[in-house]
Amino acid sequence: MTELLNVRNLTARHGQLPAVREVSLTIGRGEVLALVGANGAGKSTLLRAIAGVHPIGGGTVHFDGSDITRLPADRRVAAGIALVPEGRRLFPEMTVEENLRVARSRPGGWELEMVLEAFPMLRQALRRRASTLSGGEQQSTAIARALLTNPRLLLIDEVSLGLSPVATEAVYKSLDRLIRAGTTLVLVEQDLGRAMSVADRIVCLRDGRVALTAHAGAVTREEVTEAYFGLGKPTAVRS
Ligand SMILES: Nc1ncnc2c1ncn2[C@@H]1O[C@H](COP(=O)(O)OP(=O)(O)OP(=O)(O)O)[C@@H](O)[C@H]1O
Repeated sequence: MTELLNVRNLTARHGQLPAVREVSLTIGRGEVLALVGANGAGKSTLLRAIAGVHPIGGGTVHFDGSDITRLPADRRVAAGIALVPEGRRLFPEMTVEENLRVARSRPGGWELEMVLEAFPMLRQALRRRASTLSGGEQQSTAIARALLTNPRLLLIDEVSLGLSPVATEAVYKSLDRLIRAGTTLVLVEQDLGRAMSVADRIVCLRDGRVALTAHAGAVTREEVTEAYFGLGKPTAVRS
């Protein structure tokens, strides 16, 4: 699998607090990577630093072989990195269709009709204002909007947070379609079982550091949980 993203010794701070500490990871083209870890482990900050919306304090980020460490966020979107942030950040007074149409498109396969095929629930909701949407519809709109930028790398923070089980199921059904279409994905997912079933690889952060990286099929839920909470095991790296 050829490498799409290479993060080396990345550090990112909130004021004096180092939220991400010397994190190194790689993501291959077409790979699905789940980023897990307890509250405050640094998952959101890491995604935001990769997307260029949080300053990088040290280390490097290479995307498709180019050094993008100092590239501003808009140029990273243009290069093909899209972030679906925690909280989704839709325009509440605009309709779903308007929210989708604000995405500036890179040339590529995803246009509105294809996105609606991947997210069928949005077809009925196109004329509704975003403020009236359910959590699942909001998350689908936010992911659909990111897709319309035709990303080569899609970063989704807290996929299922605040969603009902039915809505979570629907969003993951759509994500399955994206995965089958070859989209490279990084997901932050608090539901460990879900993360392990959808991802090729799991990276667990603890206190801003990588506590475990493993192929999803080569690690047990118990091992990930131990890394998650730091239950006495040294840092594990498996691939
Ligand atoms: N805006 C902020 N100002 C100050 N500190 C922050 C801010 N956002 C996050 N932090 C701190 O940075 C660390 C990492 O937070 P981050 O949100 O990246 O973790 P997370 O793994 O995504 O957790 P969560 O699941 O709670 O979002 C935590 O200690 C958190 O308290």
